[in-house]
Amino acid sequence: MTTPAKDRLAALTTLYSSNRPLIQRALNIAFALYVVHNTYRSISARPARPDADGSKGKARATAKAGEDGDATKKPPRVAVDAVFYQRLSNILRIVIPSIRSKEAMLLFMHSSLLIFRTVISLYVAALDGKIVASLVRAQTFPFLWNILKWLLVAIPATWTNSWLSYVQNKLALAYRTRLTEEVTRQYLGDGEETENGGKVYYKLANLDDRIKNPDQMITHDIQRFATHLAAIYSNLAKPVLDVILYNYQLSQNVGAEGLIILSILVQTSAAVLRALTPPFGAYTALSAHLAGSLRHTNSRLASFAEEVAFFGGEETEKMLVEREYAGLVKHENTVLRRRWWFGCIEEGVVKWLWGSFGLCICAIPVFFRLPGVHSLDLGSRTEGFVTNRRLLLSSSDAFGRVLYSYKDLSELAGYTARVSLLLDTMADVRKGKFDKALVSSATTDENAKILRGRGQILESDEIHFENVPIVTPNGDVLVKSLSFFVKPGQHLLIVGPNGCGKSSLFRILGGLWPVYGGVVRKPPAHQFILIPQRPYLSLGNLRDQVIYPHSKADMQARGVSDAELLDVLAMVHMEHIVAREGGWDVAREWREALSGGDQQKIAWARLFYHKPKYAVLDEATSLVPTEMEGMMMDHATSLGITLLTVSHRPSLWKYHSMILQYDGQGGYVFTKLDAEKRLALQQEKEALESKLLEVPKMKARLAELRAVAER
Ligand SMILES: Nc1ncnc2c1ncn2[C@@H]1O[C@H](COP(=O)(O)OP(=O)(O)OP(=O)(O)O)[C@@H](O)[C@H]1O
Repeated sequence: MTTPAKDRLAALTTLYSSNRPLIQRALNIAFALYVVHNTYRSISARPARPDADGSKGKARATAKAGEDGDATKKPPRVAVDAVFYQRLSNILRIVIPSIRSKEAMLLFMHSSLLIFRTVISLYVAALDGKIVASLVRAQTFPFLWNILKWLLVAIPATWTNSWLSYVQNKLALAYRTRLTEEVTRQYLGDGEETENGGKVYYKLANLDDRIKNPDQMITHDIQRFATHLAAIYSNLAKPVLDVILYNYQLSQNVGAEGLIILSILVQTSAAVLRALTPPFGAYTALSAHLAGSLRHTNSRLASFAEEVAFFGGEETEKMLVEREYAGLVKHENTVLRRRWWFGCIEEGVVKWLWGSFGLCICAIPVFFRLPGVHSLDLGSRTEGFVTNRRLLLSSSDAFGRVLYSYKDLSELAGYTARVSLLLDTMADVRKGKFDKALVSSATTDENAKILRGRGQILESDEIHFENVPIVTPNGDVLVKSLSFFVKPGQHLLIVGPNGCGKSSLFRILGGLWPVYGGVVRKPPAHQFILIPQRPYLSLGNLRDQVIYPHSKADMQARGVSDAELLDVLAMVHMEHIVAREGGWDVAREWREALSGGDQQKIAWARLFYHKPKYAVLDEATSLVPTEMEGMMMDHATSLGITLLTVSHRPSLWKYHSMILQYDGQGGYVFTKLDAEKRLALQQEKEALESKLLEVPKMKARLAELRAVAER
């Protein structure tokens, strides 16, 4: 090197030494900004790449219709991208409704505890160094004094750790509660009777294909989401804070220059690691989806156990359960394999490679004379080494966690996608927007026109349908335009072949299916009661079955006593079951405890208790004796209940004054019902039919007789 060059270098070194405190500060600030920026970049929205999760489209599909419809359909696209942040911010508005909410307070408490814990860790790192230095220097009193400090600091340290996990779990529970409340409110309604917006639990299952297992989403997925959300805060905020504080402290000891070099090396390897990270978010969403399908298949089997048992359908059911399980296990195995190799690479880089970088950093003050730092004795060097090493370990652990947080974030993205699919679908359903696979006939011009239309629903004392099409949820137009009316006191009989749309009419009347055209005039839904062939029996005691959906308090508010309820049961000859089952307050699985006929009678007792304006009877007497049926119809009439009856039994005709008869081809007749005349015609028809059956036999006999006569 030439002399002027040497001089220039010497001048530069002197300038650097004299300005080093300033340079150090600048480097420290730059480092802190860099960490924050880098963390922001790693968690901030990425544009959705065509294959953002790297799974070659395997677990991906747009968050459109039909994704959850069956196991072969794909769950919504999952990546830590703008869509995820949009979804998360929508859910955050639900779980942290305001800055003064309990959740915000818990979050504040959590943050304070996290900072406090880092401060304690810094103190412990320094104390550790001092203890070892006093050991190396063989100083008894400082050693004992430092040990005492060590024991004292353990008190706030353990206290903080316990508090942290307590507050984090409380936060998860609070998030879960908020979300569950919101979802339940939307799912089961908020008490107001909205004709179009309510009954989401029905519409989700029947009118929309997107969600197959809301039960799993409401229970399992919300819980996992809440736990991940509560954890992500400490997994992200705390390590970022730690990296900054530990590194600041470290830069004081070893100089910011070494730290910057270390950061460059660490960042490069971290970028490689991140590029190799498998799409854990998509895996989580797919796992939840497959677990939901398996659960659904099992719960169906439990619900239809009797039917399956009578058919001997065990093999088929086993095949279905095994198929779902095999799909789940295959996916879990793939995830396990990927976690395994990723775990190896991750530990190799984070623990071993970064560990060696760290040791080199710790060696800087030992092997190099830092400008402005005096040469140190053995004790001070040991103290520095122990403190720096502890700080480095904590810092690399914190940095590792920032890196892992991407994995946590991906998993959170998976649960966020599930929860928002539930919320979005419910919101759509409440607005009357459904996503369902339509039958092919739905695309024909005439049917498509009907499906695009919307009818009117008006409140009235009587039921009046004017030109209302009967359309199934999958777009099958059963009747193009139906008109009929039911006046109070004029019972209506509805007949027709199977699948022609008799029950569908009630679904429109009950506000379950949309009205695609015309005008429906009807009383509000609470003035109807439906008795289907297999009535609904709720969870609860015997009284609850009779008064459903009332509670005991509602019953008392109505001024009805248990003795009066017994009279209601006596009307259907069921009073003996109160004693038989052990009283009104005994709870059972009533579907199993009562026979089919008894279940129908309980449903009739429920009708007599509620005394609604209208009752919809859908084969409601199919399992009770004919004489009982007549008595129940008469009693209903005497209570002023107007009946809309679907029944194949001619014995019921005489109780009705009007008839709506479907022909099964989309046509119908609505007219007065003259039961006697109709019965006489029916009998004549049956007599002729049985005579016609005899004709072939008579012809054969005639042929025989002719043959004999000709011999
Ligand atoms: N949730 C649903 N989604 C799609 N289609 C449905 C749904 N419920 C009923 N359907 C269809 O609507 C049509 C009419 O059904 P509906 O229950 O009204 O028949 P029905 O006349 O009462 O017959 P049955 O006498 O056999 O009870 C059937 O083809 C049925 O498959």
